[in-house]
Amino acid sequence: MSEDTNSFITRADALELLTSSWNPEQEREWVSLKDALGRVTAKPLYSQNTMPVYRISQLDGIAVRSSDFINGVPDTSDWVKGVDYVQADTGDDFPDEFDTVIPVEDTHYDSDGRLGLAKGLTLKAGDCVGAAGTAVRQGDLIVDAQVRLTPLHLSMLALSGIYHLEVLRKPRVIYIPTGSELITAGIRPERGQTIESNSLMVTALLEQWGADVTCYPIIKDKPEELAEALDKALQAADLVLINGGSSRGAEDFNTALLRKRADLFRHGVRAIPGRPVGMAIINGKPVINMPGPTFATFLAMDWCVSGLVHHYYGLPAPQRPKVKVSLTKALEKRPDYEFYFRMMVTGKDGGYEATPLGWDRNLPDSLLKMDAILIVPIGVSGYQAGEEVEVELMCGPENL
Ligand SMILES: Nc1nc2c(c(=O)[nH]1)N[C@H]1C(S)=C(S)[C@@H](COP(=O)(O)OP(=O)(O)OC[C@H]3O[C@@H](n4cnc5c(N)ncnc54)[C@H](O)[C@@H]3O)O[C@H]1N2
Ligand code: MOO
Repeated sequence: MSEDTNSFITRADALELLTSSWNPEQEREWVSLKDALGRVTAKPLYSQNTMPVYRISQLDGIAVRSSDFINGVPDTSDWVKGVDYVQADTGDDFPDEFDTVIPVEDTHYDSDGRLGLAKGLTLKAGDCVGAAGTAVRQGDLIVDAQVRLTPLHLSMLALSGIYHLEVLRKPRVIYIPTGSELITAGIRPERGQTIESNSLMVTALLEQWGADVTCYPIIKDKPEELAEALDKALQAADLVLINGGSSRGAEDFNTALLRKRADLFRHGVRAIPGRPVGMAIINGKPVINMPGPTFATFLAMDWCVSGLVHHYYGLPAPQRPKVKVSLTKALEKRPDYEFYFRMMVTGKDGGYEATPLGWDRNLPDSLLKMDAILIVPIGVSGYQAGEEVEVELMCGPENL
């Protein structure tokens, strides 16, 4: 193990090495606004429209002439709708001869429909009227370049008259599941077989980050088939992910393959689980060999692949919210590695307490009950029960 410790690098150093060695070309493409959610803008977008075009009422009410109010509130009992005033509800434009809006709360009508106004009403010209351009003006910057579009961006772009826009092409990621024991999900496993389940998680995460994902069929642990799949993937992808075969088993061929083909190759990070990750740059493209166990794959996706996809876009990788918790149990670890602990978190006395999910739990139990991850850094050998630490939440605090 001491050999591992000396040669394995930290996750931060590994990601820095990969991102500084990868300069992806940012191609652009046009999309229509309805397909633009989550896309990243290629250039700044400016409003084509001025809104309101002329003016609008800011409230539900009636539009009047302010000149009729110079000497106070007039007698309106003989006012005629359409002549002396008009209906002007929120967002309505109204004829030029009126200039001021009185909210409906300050108006009343008698049984004959005659208008009355609140006593003591004061108004000045332009009250409750939104002028041209108060919502947006032609030429206003709506969204800068390299921004991931949210639902609110979409409505502001529509308001601004932008229906087609240039975005960064999604990075093309090819995922290659490897392992002679793997079978496609949907088939009942027999002895010696394992269901290839990681591709669903990997695809979902990549789509969430804005990548275009292609999953290859399962590749058997045969060096020539693995090499062929890698070559094919490198021709089409910006980023290649190989899953499984990253460690020391008799059929773990991927490390040797990447070492042979790579311009830059590192094997292993000082983090558990997930340490035997392989990281290569081949033909200028990152190729990541993620360890096969699901949590190890998830963690490689989380710190490494997320970092790379966001690097492609020039965006910071998203971070999980953190909360302070008090530990219900002591934790021990080796100090020369960073450790990830899966934690259950519950509210207590206005704060939170957290319990590690034991390694003895089965897979769904340990992965799906994980409310938070505790990352214990290199140099620390554990914590006492009752100690306060910071965890990264996997769910919203409303679910704790
Ligand atoms: N003698 C040693 N053995 C192992 C070491 C070590 O240092 N010395 N490291 C262990 C660690 S840590 C990890 S993590 C794993 C890494 O495994 P591999 O990346 O080599 O993956 P495989 O051996 O191919 O598979 C492991 C496990 O994961 C399942 N798997 C693989 N791909 C998928 C997939 N797409 N979907 C679902 N499950 C998958 C596979 O069937 C195996 O059960 O090595 C340890 N061993
Ligand atoms: O790195 Mo492994 O089993 O510790 O996931």
